[in-house]
Amino acid sequence: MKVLEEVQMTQTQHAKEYVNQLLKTVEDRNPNELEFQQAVKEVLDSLIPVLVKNPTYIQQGVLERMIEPERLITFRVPWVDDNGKVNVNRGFRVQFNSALGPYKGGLRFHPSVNASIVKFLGFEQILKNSLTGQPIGGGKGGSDFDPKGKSDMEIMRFCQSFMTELSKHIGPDIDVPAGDIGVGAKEIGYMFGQYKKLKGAYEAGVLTGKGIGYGGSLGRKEATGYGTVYFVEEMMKDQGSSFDQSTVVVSGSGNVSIYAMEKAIQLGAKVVACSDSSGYIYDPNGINLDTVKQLKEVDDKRIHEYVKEHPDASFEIGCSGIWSVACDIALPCATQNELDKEAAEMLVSNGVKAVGEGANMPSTQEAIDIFLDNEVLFAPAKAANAGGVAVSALEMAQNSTRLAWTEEEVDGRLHDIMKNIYRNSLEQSKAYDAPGNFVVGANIAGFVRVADAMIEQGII
Ligand SMILES: NC(=O)C1=CN([C@@H]2O[C@H](COP(=O)(O)OP(=O)(O)OC[C@H]3O[C@@H](n4cnc5c(N)ncnc54)[C@H](O)[C@@H]3O)[C@@H](O)[C@H]2O)C=CC1
Ligand SMILES: O=C(O)CCC(=O)C(=O)O
Repeated sequence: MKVLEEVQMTQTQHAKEYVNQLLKTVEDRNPNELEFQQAVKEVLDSLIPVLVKNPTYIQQGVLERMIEPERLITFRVPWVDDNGKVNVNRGFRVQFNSALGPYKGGLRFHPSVNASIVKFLGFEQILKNSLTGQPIGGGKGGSDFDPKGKSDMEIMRFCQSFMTELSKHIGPDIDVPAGDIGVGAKEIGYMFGQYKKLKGAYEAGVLTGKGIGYGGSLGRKEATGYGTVYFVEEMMKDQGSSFDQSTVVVSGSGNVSIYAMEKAIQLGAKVVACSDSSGYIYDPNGINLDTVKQLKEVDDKRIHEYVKEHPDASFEIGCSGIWSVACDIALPCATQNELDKEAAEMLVSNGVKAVGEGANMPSTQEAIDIFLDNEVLFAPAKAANAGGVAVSALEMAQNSTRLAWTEEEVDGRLHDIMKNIYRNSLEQSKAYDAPGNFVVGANIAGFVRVADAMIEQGII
């Protein structure tokens, strides 16, 4: 017995050293790419027990290959603004891993976009897409273009220029982009139009998140937010609780936030706060979602306008203050690293029971540790927000069969996919001695499917 324990300890030590060496390589090869380093570290640390159990993954160099993108494309995006001035932005597409299918992942238009941001998002996308069980590889892209304050015509000219270059690298069986921060149905429409014109062919499955009238899927707009709530609902059900009568705080007020709020409200919760990059609103009567939708989906206005129509509500400048609002369930749905150690401590001291990440990597590692140490149910982004890309893959399926499913059909499939992700992550967390730790469970469940496919396809 003692000998066996000693052997296991040596193997664990060996795997830890191997992972530390890989992390050092990631730092050396990608200096200053802090978000990418953070995303890789979280995954690699949680994979140590899998490496101990399956040394083939080390022998086959699976991790060395997985942390290096198959391709990173960077390009110039020139466009002319309404004053006739020439502007130049930078475009990116990272085609990270194609073991499971065509590269798949969104495009982000935000001034903060750089190689580190697209690589962290692309790396996470590999494992997230694997978790859905669908045939999609991992990719991501975007530009440092800021759509805020731009006219429709400026956005159109930018999207056309962006697609003129991107079109050389994508296709329904190659790489299928979609939306993310700053990219919604409008931008996807402009990019789709340009792709069609350049190719002279109607390849509906080249982009997802399209308008419903020309190949988009019912339920895609709602999918990420609904999916996040479905995952948290499963976690809570297992603990004998639910959204019903719960108080919920949701950061952001974009696509993911709005539909997370909608589903939480449908399940009987009271959502009391949401935000945008200027600050947050608190409404003790429960957020009126129609007002938020009008402000954000129609009028393109700032969130503080909400209090004009709802005098009991208040607005506070600054985003991080939202985590001081007491709640049972917190859903960070805005952006990366928006929830830090102090925010996590505040949530815990106010009695939070569950946290579900609608955004990508919204919690810092310190914040995650605080949630886990305090037995807060924690749904990590890769698992909790996989519903968006899952319905994108359903959109691809509809496009290739030239069929359009009903909203009920799509939502039913989304619900099943989220339940499966929950079950698989839970099972893996148990199999690797970390029951209920969904960070470990989701990383392992996502990794094993990609790793096995990579081994079966040879060293490429
Ligand atoms: N759209 C999708 O289907 C998916 C999106 N995600 C992730 O969800 C997050 C949100 O994306 P979307 O809703 O699509 O973008 P969006 O552009 O529709 O909305 C982003 C929202 O976050 C707000 N925001 C930005 N920085 C903020 C900050 N520091 N504090 C508070 N609010 C802030 C913006 O004002 C806006 O309301 C991102 O992390 C994205 O990568 C993840 C999976 C799928
Ligand atoms: O729908 C997609 O393809 C991409 C969704 C996405 O970007 C994400 O899951 O972060």
